[in-house]
Amino acid sequence: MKSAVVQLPGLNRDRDMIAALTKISGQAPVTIWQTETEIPDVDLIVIPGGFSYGDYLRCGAIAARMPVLQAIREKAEKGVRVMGVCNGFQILVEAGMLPGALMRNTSLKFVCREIKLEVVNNQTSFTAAYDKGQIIRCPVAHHDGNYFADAETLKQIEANGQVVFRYAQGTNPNGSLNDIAGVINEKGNVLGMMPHPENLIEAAHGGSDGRGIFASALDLIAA
Ligand SMILES: NC(=O)CC[C@H](N)C(=O)O
Repeated sequence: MKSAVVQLPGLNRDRDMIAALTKISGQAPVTIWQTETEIPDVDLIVIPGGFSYGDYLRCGAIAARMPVLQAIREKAEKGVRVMGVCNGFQILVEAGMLPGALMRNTSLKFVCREIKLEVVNNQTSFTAAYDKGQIIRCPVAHHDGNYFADAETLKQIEANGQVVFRYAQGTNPNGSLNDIAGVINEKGNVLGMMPHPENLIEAAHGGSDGRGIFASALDLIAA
């Protein structure tokens, strides 16, 4: 499978994401710049983390209005897999491609530490490598990761299995409703998550619990 990584001014996890995809798939992803309106033919588009456009206005708000996001939306509508990590998640929410909103952490502090994630739904293209209910380690680094959705939306996404990851008990770093750490769209091809699986894929990182997300999204899991 071919993948692409979006690069925008202010993003800073693009190199980590490129390294993770290259190591896991054996093939370097193509990169996509903010002004691009023609996305190359790929199976997976990843929007990495960072501080796009300096987090001005709201995290992800400016990026969501760039031409490249419209092009990504069109690809997603055709079924291409799209994954947003941290700022990438915020961008997908701002673009209306995922439900809810990401607000300031309840601590009002930037939180950078390892948390534990529960794989709530393993029946997705991004989580097939895991068992349902499996607890994995994953680092977080953000100040606006507090997931919010109105009561009706929350009920719907919970009932539809769109809550893919939850912070495991006692590790919610930001006050997210229902401990939500990652959600998927109704169609099942757009995933957003606040934690950074690209930073836990090999022994040099101290573990490889994040690897399964990329292996799943790239269809590298043996059936
Ligand atoms: N690591 C990130 O992607 C950070 C996202 C965003 N700038 C925040 O702090 O919430």
